[in-house]
Amino acid sequence: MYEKLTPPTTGDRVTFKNGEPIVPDNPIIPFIRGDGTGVDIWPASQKAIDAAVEAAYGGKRKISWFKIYAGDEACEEYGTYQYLPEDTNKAIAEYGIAIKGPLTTPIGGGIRSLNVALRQIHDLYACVRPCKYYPGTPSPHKHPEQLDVIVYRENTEDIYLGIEWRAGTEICEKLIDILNTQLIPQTPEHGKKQIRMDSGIGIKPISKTNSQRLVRRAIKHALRLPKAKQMVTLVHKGNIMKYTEGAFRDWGYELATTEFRNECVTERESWILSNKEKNPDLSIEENARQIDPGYDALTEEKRAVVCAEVQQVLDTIWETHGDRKWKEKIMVNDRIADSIFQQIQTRPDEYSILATMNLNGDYLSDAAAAIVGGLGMGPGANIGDQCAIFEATHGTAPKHAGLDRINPGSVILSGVMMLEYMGWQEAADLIKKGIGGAISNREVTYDLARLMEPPVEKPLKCSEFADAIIKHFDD
Ligand SMILES: NC(=O)C1=CN([C@@H]2O[C@H](COP(=O)(O)OP(=O)(O)OC[C@H]3O[C@@H](n4cnc5c(N)ncnc54)[C@H](OP(=O)(O)O)[C@@H]3O)[C@@H](O)[C@H]2O)C=CC1
Ligand SMILES: O=C(O)CCC(=O)C(=O)O
Ligand SMILES: [Mg+2]
Repeated sequence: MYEKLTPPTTGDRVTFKNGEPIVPDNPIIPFIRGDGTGVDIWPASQKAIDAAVEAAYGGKRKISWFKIYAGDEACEEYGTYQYLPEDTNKAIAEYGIAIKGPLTTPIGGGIRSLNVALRQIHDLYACVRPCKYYPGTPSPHKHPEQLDVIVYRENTEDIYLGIEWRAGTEICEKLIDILNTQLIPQTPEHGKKQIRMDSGIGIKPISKTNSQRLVRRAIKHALRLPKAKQMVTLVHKGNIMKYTEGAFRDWGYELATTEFRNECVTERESWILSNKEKNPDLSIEENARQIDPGYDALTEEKRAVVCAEVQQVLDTIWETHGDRKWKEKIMVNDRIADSIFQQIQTRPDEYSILATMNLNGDYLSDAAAAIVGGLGMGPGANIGDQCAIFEATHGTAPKHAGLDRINPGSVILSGVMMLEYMGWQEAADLIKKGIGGAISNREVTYDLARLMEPPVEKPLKCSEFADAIIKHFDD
């Protein structure tokens, strides 16, 4: 059935029901070692995960690891340019849960990202990246403990669909010509705009289906969080990219206020309801003035729109959400992408789940990870309805490859996410305890060592960090 793979002889398959995994006590879990620092990180990660499972379940539960190939290692095994063999995708589809190290993507040409390809092939539409502070972790931020967000990034479309054409190619010039001579002139709002002939062209598709399934998952996640963290922020650059990023925001709100009407309140709705709660006799117009500070400068037509919004909110949800009932609901708001980058630094505790499109989420997850200790502390998961692949936020960090010095924390924490997804919470908790213990005892790799006050003079190796985590299971 496989060309070159041999699955473990012991262990059972994970299956899925209604989008959730059903995990046997001895699941077969495929893993991809990864390129670059993957050679250092994977053995350390596997050791920490296995030790936690053994310590938590004393042999009753055990992972049967199944080595599969992607990236440079796949080319060695399967031949030149076989970066993502059919075997690998078959194994992931068959066994349902996999974990991987980072894979290299060349810049400006060459193969397209294998990481992105895996997400698209297996329809892993939600990239989930928690950014949470471990006490004692050094950070460039004054109050890293105030940040506790989860980036929920759409994982299958946006410019990551990879439909683009190189400048100067025949098809690119043909496309520009059609746009300049036929399509742009037919769209009055584009006026006399023209695209330069020496441009490269990329396509940015943002669909209602994919936007809403991402936001749906984000809201369902928010429902499982403690009350104070039940908030979903739609991140977008919809002021500039109105029909892609702006549409993402609108589709997000539409979903929240239809499918989750009883569970959600939007930020603007909460202002309207709260204004009326403070003053039950408030007129519609005065309420509109209070939610839109620039109200009096608006045209009559725009003022009518705001008044209609106020009226509509009071007519439709006052009964269900008014009288402070909205305070028990999930707050759904939106922020423009550039502003959220400063907001997570200046007002970190005001955010919880950040629902984003693909590119914004890619940028934002690195930035948020930096606040809580850097890319060595940034785990992630790519989740679909039939499959999930766990991987760190960082890449292959090539300058550190093979030196046994890189921080394996992000892949180990991705393993924690995997264990939690499997329902193996006791093992996940042991690793979290071990990481906390190692960090607070200043037993850390170079990246955290250099930031600590005073700096740690002899940082641990990558492999030693795994041992330190295991040692602190018993703290
Ligand atoms: N999902 C994936 O597999 C991803 C793959 N990539 C790919 O990885 C390659 C390299 O990308 P690059 O832009 O250099 O980004 P990387 O994330 O690989 O590394 C950038 C820098 O981040 C720090 N860093 C990364 N990982 C760790 C870690 N585990 N512990 C501590 N610090 C870490 C290092 O900083 P310092 O040297 O200052 O300590 C490193 O030099 C590219 O081909 C890219 O496409 C990128 C992102 C995700
Ligand atoms: O696939 C890659 O090479 C980079 C992807 C990336 O940066 C990410 O998913 O965070
Ligand atoms: Mg990235």
